[in-house]
Amino acid sequence: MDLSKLAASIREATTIVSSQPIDIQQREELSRACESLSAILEQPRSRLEKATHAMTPVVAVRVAIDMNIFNFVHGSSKDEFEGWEIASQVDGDSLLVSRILRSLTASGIFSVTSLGTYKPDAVVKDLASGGYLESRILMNFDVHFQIYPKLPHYLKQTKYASPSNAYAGPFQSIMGTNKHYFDWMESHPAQLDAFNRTMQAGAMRDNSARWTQIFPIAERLEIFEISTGRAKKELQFVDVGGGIGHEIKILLDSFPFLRGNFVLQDVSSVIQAMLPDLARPTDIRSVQAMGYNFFEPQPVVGAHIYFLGRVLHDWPDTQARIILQQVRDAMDEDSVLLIHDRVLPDFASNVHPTDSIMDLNMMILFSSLERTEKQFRTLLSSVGLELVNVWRSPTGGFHRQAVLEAIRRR
Ligand SMILES: C[S@@+](CC[C@H](N)C(=O)[O-])C[C@H]1O[C@@H](n2cnc3c(N)ncnc32)[C@H](O)[C@@H]1O
Repeated sequence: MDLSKLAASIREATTIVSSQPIDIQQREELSRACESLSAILEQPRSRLEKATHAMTPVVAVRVAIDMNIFNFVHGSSKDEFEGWEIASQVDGDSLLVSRILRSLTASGIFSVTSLGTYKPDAVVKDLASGGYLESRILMNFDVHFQIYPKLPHYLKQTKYASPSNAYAGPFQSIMGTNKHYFDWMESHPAQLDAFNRTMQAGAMRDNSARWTQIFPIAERLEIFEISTGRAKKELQFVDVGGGIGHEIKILLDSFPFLRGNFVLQDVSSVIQAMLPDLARPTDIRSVQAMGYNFFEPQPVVGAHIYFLGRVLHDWPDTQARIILQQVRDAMDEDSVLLIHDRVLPDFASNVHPTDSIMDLNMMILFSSLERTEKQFRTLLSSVGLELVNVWRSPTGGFHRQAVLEAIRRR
């Protein structure tokens, strides 16, 4: 193949893609293709070299958040700004503002027009107060970026044993606390808020990773659908550790004719922030917010579906077993447990960078891990649960998000 022609076609593709609207699915498909190509072209050396500088642009974004650059630009009705105009409206002297704007431009957050004005990308909405990226960046700066630089020293001290104590691991040692991350957040409300918003956005943003698109809901829940006229029964659905209710919302938005009771369980400080539109009952369904500690006996017995979304990866096996035991004890022969988590390959294989990053994030925060299918099977089996299906995204999925379906062992 003529590689110069291929390069010309790729350049042409860039022009085409930038001049026409593309939907989320197409964007993802194209991104995956480009990622595979650049993974081959980019040598590990240059990728690592780039990674050593990865912090710098994010620091500039954090500074810009604090200087109110995104709030100003997002709150304005204009779509282009002179540099002096931004400098006059935000915190900071004009030289610093221009240096930060240069970095933001290099990151693609602004582009500079032929007239020399700054044109913000739509992403400023996510970086302004209350935005998804703002919450993620605040969360990372206040926790992850505090821990990671000290992790090599911590692991050396612990003789390179993979952390497995939920209450005495890298988080506690490096952050100087004896609290579990979730308990620590209760006395750090800004962190708790950033965490909840990040979880919500993570669940709602990535279409391919939504559990409702991985598990065959329409087929399984047809008998509870009012629109098919078959809703003889009411669905009993329990979302254990469901955060502020975003997973239930995804389910109800995708299947508005489901008849049933939906129970949202989480610790009380989180439940209090339940998404307001869930609280309004309709003719066919109600959502109940329930403060509940998932290490205690499950109060809702015999529900059709128990759902654990991104909960088990927060806990090492000892605690994960207790959480599962509580669900198992509440299940009857018709109950199904759905676990939505990343499920890594059993054997060494090419791993998506996000999956490996998340695995290490689980280690530093919780002394836990992202599990392989085999590790899940063993874990479930150890508490009398049988893994009957592993559902994966039909589009191949950007990450290795899956829905594991388990029943009580007969
Ligand atoms: C990673 S978040 C997942 C939230 C949601 N299920 C999702 O998929 O986005 C884990 C949730 O577990 C909750 N949690 C932690 N400890 C808990 C406990 N002991 N009992 C109940 N919920 C708990 C946290 O408050 C948090 O909302």
